[in-house]
Amino acid sequence: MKKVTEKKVARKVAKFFANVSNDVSNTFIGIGNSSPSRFLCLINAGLLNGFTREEIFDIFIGFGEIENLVMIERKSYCILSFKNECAAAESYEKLNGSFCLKGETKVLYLSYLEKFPTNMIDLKESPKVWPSGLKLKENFISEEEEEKLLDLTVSDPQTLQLKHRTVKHYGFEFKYGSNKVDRNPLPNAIPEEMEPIIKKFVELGITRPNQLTVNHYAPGQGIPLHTDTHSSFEDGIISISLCSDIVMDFMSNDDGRRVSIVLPRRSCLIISQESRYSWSHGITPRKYDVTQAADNGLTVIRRENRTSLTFRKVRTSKCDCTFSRWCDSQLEDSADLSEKTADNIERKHVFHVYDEIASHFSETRHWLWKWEIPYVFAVTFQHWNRSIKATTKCL
Ligand SMILES: O=C(O)CCC(=O)C(=O)O
Ligand SMILES: [Fe+2]
Repeated sequence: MKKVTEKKVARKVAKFFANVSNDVSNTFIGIGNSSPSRFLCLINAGLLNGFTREEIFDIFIGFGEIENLVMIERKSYCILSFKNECAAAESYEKLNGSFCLKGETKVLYLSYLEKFPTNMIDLKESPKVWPSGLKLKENFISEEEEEKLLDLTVSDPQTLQLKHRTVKHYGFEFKYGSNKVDRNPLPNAIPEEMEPIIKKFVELGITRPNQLTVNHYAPGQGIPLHTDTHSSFEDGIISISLCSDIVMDFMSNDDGRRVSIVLPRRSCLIISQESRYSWSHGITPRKYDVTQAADNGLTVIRRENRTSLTFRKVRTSKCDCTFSRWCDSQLEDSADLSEKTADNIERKHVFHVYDEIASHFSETRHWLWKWEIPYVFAVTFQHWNRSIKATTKCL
């Protein structure tokens, strides 16, 4: 254990206190070592810097019974309470300024709290309603099937390197420039060995696919929010996750409502109806995802290399879904094309884009941006609107 001087500990704690005073008002006490209590703030170990609940429990469990641990999304600190004060005092004495965190380059800093800041519990996200038509089948494939599927898709010379991931198409190629499927069949169809897996989801009522896109994501990579082009694919899109859990984000194209869903490794996601036609889906590029732990608190899951198999059926006729406002087949046909397209494209690509950018900015920058970005982007994008009308979001 590396011991940092008391002066340095006090400096760190004071600096932290100044930064988070909005979150916790005047509940921090005992800067230095003065007023012990049962409540501890772990100043530099939280969800934002990648600590899991298990890691925090592991550090403190040896000192006594833990009563509560609150980990807050987008915060690099967390708050822990012991059942009794002795346990808190002992852990404070042993760990503060001396316990080496991951990689032994940083030490843990602690501060006592006067009371448990109950308002923090409210920062937990309440469960959200999934868009209709979205279903998740966990353990859809076995570990052996996962391995076979991987063998069928890895090290293929025809893999395409995109900015944030690599892709490979079977059956038909999806052209990311135009966001449309190329209707000339590829020489490589979906491998026959995948038939047992395809049979499983066809039995669930999904249209038999004739197109497969394999995406490989390294930790930190993702896919921008998008709606799979209506005119290119039928309803019922399947995504099978291999090798890693991941969080997929969904956003309503109509009102920007958001839902994030954990896709466990070996699960099968069915995106149909409303979730397919009028919501966007995407994966935020990051190395770990915040999610709910078994005890209902928040924790993080670290991403591994993930391969996903997206099965789709290429459309042979125009899309006639009931979500015409988002349907390129129907918008192209409609007489008031320019008006409607401009409106919808502006809503999707302008307002929701700046909304999205704003949330990313506020995750990594904790000041000013949160309120300024939407305004700045609204003004700027309105000027750009004319040229944006002709563009679609490129994957
Ligand atoms: O990786 C995934 O699960 C989704 C991929 C996807 O949405 C797509 O290729 O259109
Ligand atoms: Fe997609």
